[in-house]
Order: sequence, then C-alpha cells, then structure tokens
Amino acid sequence: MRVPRARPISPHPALPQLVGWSRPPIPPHPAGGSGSRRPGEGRRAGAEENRAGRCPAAMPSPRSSPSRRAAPIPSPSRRAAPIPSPSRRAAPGPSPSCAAVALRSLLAADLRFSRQLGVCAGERSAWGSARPLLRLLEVSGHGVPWLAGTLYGLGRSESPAGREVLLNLLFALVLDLVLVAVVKGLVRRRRPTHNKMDMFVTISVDKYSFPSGHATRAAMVCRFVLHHLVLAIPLRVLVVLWAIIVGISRVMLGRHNVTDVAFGFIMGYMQYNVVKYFWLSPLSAPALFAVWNQ
Ligand SMILES: CC(C)=CCC/C(C)=C/CC/C(C)=C/COP(=O)(O)O
Repeated sequence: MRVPRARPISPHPALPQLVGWSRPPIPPHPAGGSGSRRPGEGRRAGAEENRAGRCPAAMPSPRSSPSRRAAPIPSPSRRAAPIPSPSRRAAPGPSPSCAAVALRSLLAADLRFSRQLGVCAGERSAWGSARPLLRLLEVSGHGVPWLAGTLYGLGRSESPAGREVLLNLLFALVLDLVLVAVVKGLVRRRRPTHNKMDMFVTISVDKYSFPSGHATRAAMVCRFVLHHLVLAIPLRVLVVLWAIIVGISRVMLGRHNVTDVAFGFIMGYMQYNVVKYFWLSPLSAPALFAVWNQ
C-alpha cells in the first residue's frame, strides 16, 4: 500500500510579491561605509529588513524560512510523516492590512535606496572624497552653532525688533531640539548600519535616526529666515538650497534613511507653524521683554 506523502503547507502564491520575499538579496554596500561592517551589523540590517519588508502574518517562522526550506530533503521516513490533523495545524494569524503591507514595503525600499545613496558614508566610499564637504554642511545645520549664533546675536542686538526675532528663533531652536528628542525616543529607529558614528556633538537620543534633526532644523530655520529677514531673491534661493542640500547630505553621509529626512522636512515645516502661533512679543510675553529691555 502506498503511503501518501505529507505536502508542505505553503503561503498564497501571490504573497511573496506582496511582501517582497522574492526580492534579490541586498548587494554589499558599494560605498563600503566605514570600510567593513561592525560585528553584528549584518544581523541587525537583516533583522531590520525583515521587520520592514515582511508582513508578520505572512512571515515564515524560523523553521520555515527559505534557508531552512532549502535544507537537505528529509529522509523518506520523515517525509512520510502523517499529515497533522486540522486541529493541530497552526491557526492562521490575522492578515495584515493593505496599509501595513504597503508601509513595510516602503520601509524595505527605503533601507535599500538609502544604502545605495550613502555614497559618502566613509572615506573609502564611492564619493568618499566629498565627505569633508558634507561634514561641513553637517556642522552648518547642527544645533550648537545655531544656538550659539542666536545667543550671540541676542547679546549684541540693539534694536527691539531684532531682539524679538532672535528670541523667537531661540525658542524655535529649543522647541526643535525637544520635539526631535521626543520623537526619536519614541520611535527608536536605529541609524543605518553603514553610518560611522563620528558626528559632531551629539546627545543620547542621537543614536536614533527618525526623524533627522538636521532636516527638521533646516526646514524650520529656512521658513523662519524667509519670513523674518528681508533678503534679495538670490539669497532666498540660497537659503532654500542650503536646507535641501543639508537634508540630502544626511543620506549621502549614511547618517539617515530617506524617510528620516523626508519626515524631518515635514516636521520642521510644521514646527514653524507652532513658533508662529506662540510668537513671543512684548504683547504676548510682556514680562520677558520687560526683563530684556532693562
Ligand atoms: C544646549 C544643548 C542641550 C544643546 C544641544 C545641542 C545638540 C547637541 C544638538 C544635537 C544636534 C544633532 C547632533 C542632531 C542630530 O541630527 P540628525 O540629523 O543626525 O538627527
């Protein structure tokens, strides 16, 4: 009598395309990052890819992962194992919503694309020679020079109007630092694995990458400057270009993924609305200005 063979239970044939199982393996980073991967980075990158690119309901358990499935065919005695009764089969998990699948696919694409764009992630990267220039841009969008410059300007300013603008810029910069720290602390997305952690002055949450603090600051400062400084058109264009380049350079330096910067730009743009709403003036904060004007 022939014993029927147990057939492996496979997911729906369309599922791999939906969640990205069939995508090719990620090639090694062309830029090389800091030269070689740190221990555990491969696993970390892979885990993040998995988290980002696969749908939990569809994600095979470690036992049924592709590598396991490619393992040598079990011996005939094991292949002839009886089909588990329906009651013993694992109950299917909740199917992911389209939004969840789309988000995971977007994040997986984000990781891949950002890795490809990280051409200045290390000195030996494809565009490694441009790294010093991009690091200069990094300093130009950093919190310390902006805070220091604003405080210096406040100390030197002799006109009440100038002081009002600078005081609000200071408020905007502090608000930005606080909001970015809160979101980074909540989201806790790791920086790209190819990032070299050699950044100029950081605080503890800066080990996280979402959102890009440089992008929020650049977008907010850009709006602030365009609204409150009277500048010739070429200078206005330069300010906008600076903000955009600071954002792009974050991905090229390997500091961020594209979505960190995109969200950072949106968040920074909105932050200016908050600053505008709570605008500090002798009318809205008379005590503050009274102290200052003494
Ligand atoms: C007074 C005080 C607490 C100043 C802190 C200034 C500071 C260390 C800001 C952090 C700037 C920074 C490294 C942001 C990270 O930018 P990402 O674009 O890498 O998120």
